[in-house]
Amino acid sequence: MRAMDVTELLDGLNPPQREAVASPLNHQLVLAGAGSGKTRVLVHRIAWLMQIEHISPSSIMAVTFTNKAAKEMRSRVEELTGISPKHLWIGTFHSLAHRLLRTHWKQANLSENFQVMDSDDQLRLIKRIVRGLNIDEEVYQPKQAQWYINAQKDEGLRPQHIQPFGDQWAQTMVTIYSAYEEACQRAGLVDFAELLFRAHELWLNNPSLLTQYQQRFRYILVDEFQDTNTIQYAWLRVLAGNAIPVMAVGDDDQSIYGWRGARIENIQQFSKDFAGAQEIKLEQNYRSTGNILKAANSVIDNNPTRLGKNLWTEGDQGEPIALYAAFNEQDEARFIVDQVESHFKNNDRTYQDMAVLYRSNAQSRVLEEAFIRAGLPYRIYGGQRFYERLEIKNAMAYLRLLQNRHDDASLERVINVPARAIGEKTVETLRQYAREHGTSLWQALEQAIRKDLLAARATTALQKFESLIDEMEVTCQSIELHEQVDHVIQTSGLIEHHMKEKGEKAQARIENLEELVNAAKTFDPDDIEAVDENGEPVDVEYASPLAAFLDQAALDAGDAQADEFEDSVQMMTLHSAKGLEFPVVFMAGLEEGLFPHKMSADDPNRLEEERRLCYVGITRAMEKLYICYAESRRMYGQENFASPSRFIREIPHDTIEEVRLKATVSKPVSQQFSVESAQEATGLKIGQQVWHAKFGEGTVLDMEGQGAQARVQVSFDFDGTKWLVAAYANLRPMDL
Ligand SMILES: Nc1ncnc2c1ncn2[C@@H]1O[C@H](COP(=O)(O)OP(=O)(O)OP(=O)(O)O)[C@@H](O)[C@H]1O
Ligand SMILES: [Mg+2]
Repeated sequence: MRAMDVTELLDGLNPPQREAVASPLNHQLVLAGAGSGKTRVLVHRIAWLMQIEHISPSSIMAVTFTNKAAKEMRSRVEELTGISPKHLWIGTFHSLAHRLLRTHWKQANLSENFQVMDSDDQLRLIKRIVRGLNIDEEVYQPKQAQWYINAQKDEGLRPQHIQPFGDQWAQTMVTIYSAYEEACQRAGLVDFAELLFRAHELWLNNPSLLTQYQQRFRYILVDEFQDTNTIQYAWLRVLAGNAIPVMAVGDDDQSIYGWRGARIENIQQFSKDFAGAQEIKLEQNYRSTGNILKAANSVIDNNPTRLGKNLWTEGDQGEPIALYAAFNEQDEARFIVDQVESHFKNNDRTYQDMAVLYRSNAQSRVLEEAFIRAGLPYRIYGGQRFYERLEIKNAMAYLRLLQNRHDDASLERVINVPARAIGEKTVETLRQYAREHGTSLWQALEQAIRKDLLAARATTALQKFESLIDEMEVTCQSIELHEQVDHVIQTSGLIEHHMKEKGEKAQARIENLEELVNAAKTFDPDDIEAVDENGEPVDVEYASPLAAFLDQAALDAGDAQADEFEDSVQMMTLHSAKGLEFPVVFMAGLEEGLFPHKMSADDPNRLEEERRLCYVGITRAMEKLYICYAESRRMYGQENFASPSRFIREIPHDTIEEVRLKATVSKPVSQQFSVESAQEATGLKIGQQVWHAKFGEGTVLDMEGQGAQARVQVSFDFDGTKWLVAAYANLRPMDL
């Protein structure tokens, strides 16, 4: 063990941080903006408790937002103290609850070998229950029941606590909830929401056990406190009681999980419930440059309901924020790839210094493809790569079947997805037939129908499936590739199937499926790089565009993601970027409708949450921030002309520098508006002298677009050549 004194522990902390770390063992609420050292305070506080207060690691509980963050925290504590924090209780609410239930399964009224179910398992079980109860699945959709059950659990409600009165829908939901609960109990199954709920009940039903833990823990710390939900807060509250001091660390401006039940109000509640809590504000930001911070502050300032704080930095202004207006999503991806390459080549950055953040998972496909094409290593953090996602695999399986009926894996995958009454027993019969006769499953299916090997109901279901696939193939012969993909996801019922699911995940799945149509639209078989055995490029003749498309997708999917330790660019959604920091950050897709998301634009509360998400994004950047938007984007299955996100307009102009590269894409015909229409929109002519408030005098070189999209290229006498959106640039003609 390394000897360590007080000064060493407090070194590298500012006065309010020190106050938080070195204060007596009271309740504390550290409420502070992004990058102000909240997590750092939490880590130092743990070290302080161990080193100075001599509290054993096994008497300290720390709650983090991800298991990865817990791992990092553990190693930081070890680094600081030289003591192995192996026995520290550290993890997410879920992992800590799980640990408790494993130890006290009996008191929690669980079976010793209880199994944790993920959300797919949970849905499957609910489906079986709904069917078993003879409830109409169309009216009372299993996905909705799942959402309902989890929401009740998050609020701490068992079926007997709910009184639906006359409401038929709610009554049925309670019936399903009840039956589901019985089934779980019988089978020893526990879902994610149940982990938290059970752990809460464990305290309530076993006072002596609770006392035991209250005596054991001397201190509890919670990071990212603003995103706790009702049951998590209740669990913490009961455990702490009047016995254990709690340090809660958070930022109301970074509450981004309201849609999943998180309650910002828990922050105010904390001061009431944990009497005498010492409130500490941290205002100095150590993460970002002046420009980045100014942008973040000014965006979040537009939220009316804030607890209000200010962030400042002693650091430099730093470089301006680069704003890139891309022609479309392809151009955006190419721009990001170019910048990543140039940072890397100039030796100023490693790949892992750089992160690409986006609002919606579906955006990753185009970015991934651009990275793969450029041969740049990347990782998708906290998510799956596009072609590995469930809904995409389903759609691809249908397409593969059209191409090759004997692809057994694909057939197995989709024969009953969406559900079409082809049960496991029927499929097993087909498997058996195929095994015995050495045929493919498809052939087995044909034989089963022809030879009447199955019950009438099963045969009818199989017949329907057979003609569905056959019909798809016929239709697809006479339409374009992207229409084929669209036809397949529609007629297979996949879109509808996922539409029935509720919530953010369903939305993401639909978006991904539509994104697959876009992938087909922009697909060019000439992009496929095939090589012969000597590594020389060869031209491949494909039987059809679909065959080429499937090949490309298989290549993309098979291209192993850079492993965890390889130097690679991090790609992730804005949500999963919480708590992290990177020297260089790209925020992609800042367009109205995408970010803020179209689902949130009309609801003031949700819009505020989107803005907090933007604040989270901006504040991930330490030194250089790029913000990109595409003037046209194929998204949600169609091409949209979007206007730049309102969040861009909320960033002060003097922190931004617009980047305009020479056009590198050949624009689709639909975008090639004549200069005439641009002239009409801007009231300017090529060659005209103009004046701009910031850049001064210049000459109009070119223009494009129409209406609000019209842009003008101006060569400024002192500031070089720039493309400006006419509607914003406010160019004044000088030769009038
Ligand atoms: N007093 C300090 N001196 C130097 N660097 C500091 C100090 N406090 C924090 N930092 C550094 O500033 C960065 C941000 O700190 P940290 O991640 O703890 O902030 P945070 O408030 O938890 O941010 P977020 O809200 O994004 O979770 C880290 O790199 C951290 O090491
Ligand atoms: Mg933090």
